[in-house]
Amino acid sequence: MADSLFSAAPLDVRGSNVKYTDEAIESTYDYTTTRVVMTEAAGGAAAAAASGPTVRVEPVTTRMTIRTERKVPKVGVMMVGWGGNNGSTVTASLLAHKMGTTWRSRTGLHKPDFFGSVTQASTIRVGADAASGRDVYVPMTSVVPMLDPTEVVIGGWDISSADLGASMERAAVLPYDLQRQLRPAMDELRPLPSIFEPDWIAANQADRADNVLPGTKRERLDAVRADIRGFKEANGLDKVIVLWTANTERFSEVAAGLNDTAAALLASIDAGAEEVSPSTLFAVASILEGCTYINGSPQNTFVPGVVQLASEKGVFIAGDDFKSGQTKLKSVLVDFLVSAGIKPRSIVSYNHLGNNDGRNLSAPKTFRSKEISKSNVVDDMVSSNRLLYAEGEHPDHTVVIKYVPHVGDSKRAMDEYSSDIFMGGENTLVIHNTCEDSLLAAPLIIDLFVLAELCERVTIRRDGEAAPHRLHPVLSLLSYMLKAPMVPPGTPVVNSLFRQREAIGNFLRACVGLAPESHMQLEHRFHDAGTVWTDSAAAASAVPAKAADATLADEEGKVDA
Ligand SMILES: NC(=O)c1ccc[n+]([C@@H]2O[C@H](COP(=O)([O-])OP(=O)(O)OC[C@H]3O[C@@H](n4cnc5c(N)ncnc54)[C@H](O)[C@@H]3O)[C@@H](O)[C@H]2O)c1
Ligand SMILES: O=P([O-])([O-])O[C@@H]1[C@@H](O)[C@H](O)[C@@H](O)[C@H](O)[C@@H]1O
Repeated sequence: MADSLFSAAPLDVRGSNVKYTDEAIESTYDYTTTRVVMTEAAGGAAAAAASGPTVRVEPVTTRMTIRTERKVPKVGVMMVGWGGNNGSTVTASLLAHKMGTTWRSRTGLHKPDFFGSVTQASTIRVGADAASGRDVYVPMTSVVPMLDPTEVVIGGWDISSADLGASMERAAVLPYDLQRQLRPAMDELRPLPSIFEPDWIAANQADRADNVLPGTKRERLDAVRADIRGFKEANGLDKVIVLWTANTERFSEVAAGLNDTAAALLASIDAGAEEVSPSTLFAVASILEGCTYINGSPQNTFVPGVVQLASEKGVFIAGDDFKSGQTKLKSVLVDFLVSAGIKPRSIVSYNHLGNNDGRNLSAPKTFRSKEISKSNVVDDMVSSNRLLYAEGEHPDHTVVIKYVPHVGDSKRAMDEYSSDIFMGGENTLVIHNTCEDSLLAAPLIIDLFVLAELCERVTIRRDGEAAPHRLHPVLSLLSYMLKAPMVPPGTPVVNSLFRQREAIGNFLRACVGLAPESHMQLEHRFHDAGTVWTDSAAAASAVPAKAADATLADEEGKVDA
């Protein structure tokens, strides 16, 4: 059968379980999952001995009403580390989109794109074409109203006073002909002074720190809160999202009475406790101002006190550490290997990079933060297959990061995966992956704030609940963009990239009352394959699919009135 069909036309879901009003899209959604009882665990040895161990599986369906506000508000994004490679690249790229800037390189004329952004450059299959049975795909942004990233007001803080034009040049990420054209506008953007405490990042970063807030921890917390309010007011914003793309910090100690509860954390801030990091201060400031906070770095900003504060205030937090290149591929490759019954025994991930992030990571304490986030990404896939791995068994997994100034932002990742295959065989995959770090991270930053903003407009009321509520403050739906996903306490961490992306796609489908994508395609697997089902009495109403040789858009033009 010919290729899939595509349309960028607005999605108009016709079903008894979805209602479109001027204010909102409201769907009645039956969420079906399964509850499992494993007799060994539930009934103990006696039960297992009597009836033999079983895995009892019960389908459970929860009816819920999902409401998505249709009006997209005016949004500001304040980045901590705005003057860095990622921050300046995101800012410049959105400016280029807004200005329609084109630029030349030796390969010709270029125009702005959103490659690498799942919200801006990927599609969702919405079903089978009624005429031809072919798959129909639409932009992810067609399903529910989403923020246009080019409409976002960008601001933020940096310990370096360099304006965004100088920062863009310093980053050396974007081509000169583009930088040249954006420079006047970028020079007008200046980061606010930030919270700097040298012990939290590499000592080699101190030479950048000429734009620093004075005062106690409480005074600097209050100053950041005032910055957020000021930014919102000055730009006439409806909401602000705060995103950390500053340097990786060392891990925070977590201790009772220090940061284990919201009250303890706030008291520690008032007491000026050294062990409260700059990133945790930013998170607390953001939460107290009712602003979603996203952590793009690997440090444990979200100490238990921050999580409790976010829950008490009903403010979203998400993190940790953008999943941009080497780790993103790992969360695909290991998923493929393990789900194919192949047993990775050794994973060695080496990379060298020459940007300031790499310089900061050359210190053992900051490298350790990154090593942790890059190492835990296979845990869920390994534990999913006890046919391959005994309890507690893991592949050898080594992460090496070296600072090599010459390569700049063009990180060179080299991986070797050695796996057991059939009958004592061994397979070895060797991968060289040149990850232009900021060109991979910048679209993820866009996805993070676009999806976080959407989630702020969604409420869910499960049957039997008196009032609707938002998703849990720990916004695990954003895991696709993150190496070490924060999840609500006591819930499973999913790193598999396929599962993470399907979760986003199916969530969007649920917002408009569509069933989750099952990939079963039973409509193409019966004797009458190739027909198009029109209703539940499929066989009786099957309509032979006609050979559609045009795109869906053309078809729409031909439909009779
Ligand atoms: N592909 C990627 O680029 C990628 C992937 C995953 C995670 N990250 C993380 O994103 C972060 C930024 O990466 P980058 O390449 O843009 O690094 P960068 O060093 O170019 O930028 C970091 C910026 O943060 C500033 N800064 C440091 N401490 C600060 C503070 N307390 N307050 C405000 N600003 C502060 C620095 O002056 C610098 O301008 C790093 O933590 C990195 O580990 C990057
Ligand atoms: O996302 P990814 O490519 O696996 O990981 C990257 C690391 O390989 C790199 O050393 C680091 O500087 C980046 O911040 C990023 O974390």
